[in-house]
Amino acid sequence: MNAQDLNKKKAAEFAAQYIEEGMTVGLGTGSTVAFFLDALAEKKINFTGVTTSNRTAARGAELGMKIVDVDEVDHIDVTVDGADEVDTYLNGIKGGGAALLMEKIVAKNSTKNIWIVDQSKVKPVLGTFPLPVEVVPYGSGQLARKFEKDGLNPTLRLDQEGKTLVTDGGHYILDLHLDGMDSPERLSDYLSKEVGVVDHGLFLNTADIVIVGGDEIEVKERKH
Ligand SMILES: O=C[C@H](O)[C@H](O)[C@H](O)COP(=O)(O)O
Repeated sequence: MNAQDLNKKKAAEFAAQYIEEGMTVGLGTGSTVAFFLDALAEKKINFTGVTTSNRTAARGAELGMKIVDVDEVDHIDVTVDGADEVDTYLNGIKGGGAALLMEKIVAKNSTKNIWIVDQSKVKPVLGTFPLPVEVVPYGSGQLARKFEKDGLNPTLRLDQEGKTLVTDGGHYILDLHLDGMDSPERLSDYLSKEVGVVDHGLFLNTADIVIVGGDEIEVKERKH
């Protein structure tokens, strides 16, 4: 296992201690969450899982977890998810694995959100990682041209076979190559107002706790 994966695994295993018997748990998506699912399965406790992608739902079922639909629960105690970038305010970019929409819905409905990342993802400013924007297929070419005109350098995300990637929700993803951003709030507002944008990968004021895996584990908490 390379050093980055080892750090992802450390953060994921540390996060398992936040999950207690009987909780309803939001299960994120990605390679870091994959380690978390394994660690959670090893705890052998009863909990109800709400998933954020078909991938996580399939893996959860494989591990024998009780998985229910987000609309079947009246609350989610805690969600554990990965992130592609996290800044000093604990804002982040998510959606590198194309799961941002369901992740945001589950996050918004969670009492507590914990992110697990390796240390390479902690950045002073967001935007080195391309910002995913989930868009309705109809008119997505027009939207891409508008983003281009506005200097946001969009590229249409392709799958491993080189075909247009389709998300679990049936949408496309435009990745914005920004090289940093002055104001994540302003960009978030701009994107949210564009017709055809379903949602975007800026997760602002969402994470309560970020667990950073490195030589040591660092636990960062949002000051409310
Ligand atoms: O869409 C995917 C999610 O937002 C992931 O949590 C994020 O991309 C981090 O993934 P990984 O843990 O594989 O680096």
